[in-house]
Amino acid sequence: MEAKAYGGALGFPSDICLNKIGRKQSAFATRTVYGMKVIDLQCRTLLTAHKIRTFMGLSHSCKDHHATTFGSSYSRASFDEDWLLKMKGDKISSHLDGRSVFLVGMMGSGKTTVGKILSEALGYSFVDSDKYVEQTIGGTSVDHIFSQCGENFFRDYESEALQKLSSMRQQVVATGGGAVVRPINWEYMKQGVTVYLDVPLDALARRIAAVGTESRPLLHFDSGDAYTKVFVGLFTLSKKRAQSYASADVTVSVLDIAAALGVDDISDVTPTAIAAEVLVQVEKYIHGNTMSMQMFP
Ligand SMILES: Nc1ncnc2c1ncn2[C@@H]1O[C@H](COP(=O)(O)OP(=O)(O)O)[C@@H](O)[C@H]1O
Ligand SMILES: O=C(O)C1=C[C@@H](OP(=O)(O)O)[C@@H](O)[C@H](O)C1
Repeated sequence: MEAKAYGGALGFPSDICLNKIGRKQSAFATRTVYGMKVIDLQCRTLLTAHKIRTFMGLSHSCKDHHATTFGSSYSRASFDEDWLLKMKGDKISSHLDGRSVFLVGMMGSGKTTVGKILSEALGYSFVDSDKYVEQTIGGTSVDHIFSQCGENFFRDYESEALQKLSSMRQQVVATGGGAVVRPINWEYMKQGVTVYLDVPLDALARRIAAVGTESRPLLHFDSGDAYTKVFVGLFTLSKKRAQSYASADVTVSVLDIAAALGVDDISDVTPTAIAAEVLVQVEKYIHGNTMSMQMFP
């Protein structure tokens, strides 16, 4: 396949590639192109690509796609990840037979970020259910809907959105974090495969505190320590929702991915690695279902 077909990182500026592979930018910010830090980064990146390949169960050798010389560019390894993901995505896509994928999980768990990557890998469209609701209500933001009309009003539109989206095929849907609380929504989402992104609250609080809570009305706060307030808000919500998230067909745990990749800090687990694990788990789920259908015809 040609490089452009993957929508990959070839030709992207190196900083974007760094973002894509999710390394901590600060650690590599002051680098010289042919210096040691570049070599260190590329070694780590190739290692990660190798681990992801093993992790995804891809036996195909993609030696030719690896950077053959260190210090040439960052984009190769990132391209490698994209390429592996696309390979796996093509395979799973044929097994999914058009069924959509619904991502559920707490606010900030990466449903939108991972969902976009996943949709590219599967050759599916990406839909954010919050955006869908906003468009239905004439472009009004979720935050505005909550403050002007209340949460129930939003939830009604959210259910309507999920009902509509469940009748469509070949879509990766990033749902809102609270979509799981209404049982009727599960009936809609179960038309496809549901995937729970399980991310520790501490990481969620750090992510949300970093970007602010403007677009997340259930976590609004006026002043004080952003991290603590977000953490407490998330903790309360997650206790109420834990059982609902457990209803998903597939759970993808970022802690498990970190352990499998041998990284200590879960902020080193990239959205691409998470998307890869989603594909692996969805494949297992489909395979399991096919096996039980064969066993109990
Ligand atoms: N694997 C990840 N590692 C680090 N940051 C992430 C990761 N996934 C998402 N983020 C960041 O977390 C924030 C929330 O992600 P988002 O995809 O919008 O979550 P959700 O759609 O579940 O609310 C964004 O700023 C995003 O860039
Ligand atoms: O958890 C929730 O109840 C909500 C999550 C938000 O979506 P994200 O999970 O995409 O942030 C959005 O639907 C709304 O603010 C309510």
